Amino acid sequence: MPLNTYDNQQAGEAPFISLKDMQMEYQSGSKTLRVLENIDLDVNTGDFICVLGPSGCGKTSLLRIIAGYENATSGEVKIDGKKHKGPNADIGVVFQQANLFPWLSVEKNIEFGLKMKKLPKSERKRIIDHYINMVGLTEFSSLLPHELSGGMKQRAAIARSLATEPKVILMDEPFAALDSITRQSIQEQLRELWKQTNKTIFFITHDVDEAIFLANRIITINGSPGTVTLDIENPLANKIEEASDYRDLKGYNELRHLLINTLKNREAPLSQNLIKAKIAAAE
Ligand SMILES: Nc1ncnc2c1ncn2[C@@H]1O[C@H](COP(=O)(O)OP(=O)(O)OP(=O)(O)O)[C@@H](O)[C@H]1O
Repeated sequence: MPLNTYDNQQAGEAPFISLKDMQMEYQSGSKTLRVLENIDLDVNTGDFICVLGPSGCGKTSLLRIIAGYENATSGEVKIDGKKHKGPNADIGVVFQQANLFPWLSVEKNIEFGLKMKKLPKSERKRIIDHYINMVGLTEFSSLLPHELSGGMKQRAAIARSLATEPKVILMDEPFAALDSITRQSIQEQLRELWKQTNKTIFFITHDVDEAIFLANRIITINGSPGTVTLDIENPLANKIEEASDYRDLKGYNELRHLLINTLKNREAPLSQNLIKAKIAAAE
């Protein structure tokens, strides 16, 4: 039985994304593969949710449903209170590979979505300059994607996604291909950017530490078919300053063990209060 311990009422407004008793099945020839079941999930404006789960549990399927690329087999999927009908400008997506247009410079890549929105040139320039500066690529704006490092490409992809001002950004293991130093630096930048913009971010990762550093709310998905097994506020969210220092924080080991044990199905999910008490007891 899935347990959602996160208190959705605390945000005080209707969730921007709402999934109720959602199921997802794929057809392969005569076979039906059920990949997600009993998914109840509300994403509130300003949440930075990290989704953890073993390979194949349905994380990307869930993201693709929220993005509007796939239709759930049953259940309810609402975006901003309305039935989800397909991809829309309120939802931006960043994948593991940056997927920049290889023939366009960084600024032209960012401009692409703004042209689609039919914004005038002066407005496009203002927005491009703002987001290129935010991700620290001002000096590199005229370079083509193949002239950028992996981290720079991902920052350009994030800027491109932010520039169209989606209300939610969905990120599917966006830093998985980066080396650890670049990854740490880009994690810090994303966290800072979230604080500055108060964007809603839904971020898939395999990395427990990445989730603890980035999220204000952590969700685990387990099993086959996958279902939500834990949905908690990150008790360390406001205590972390830099990506390098949080492993020394009191309560970190307890939280990490709780998440890993839940992912391995070794520990029954705990209530939010019990989790807080457990972390507090370690301090
Ligand atoms: N379009 C599809 N058609 C048929 N089966 C699919 C399709 N997409 C995904 N699947 C299957 O659904 C299951 C869940 O896949 P999904 O990519 O959602 O998992 P995941 O948790 O994101 O995995 P990973 O962490 O390895 O990326 C897998 O068994 C996969 O083979």
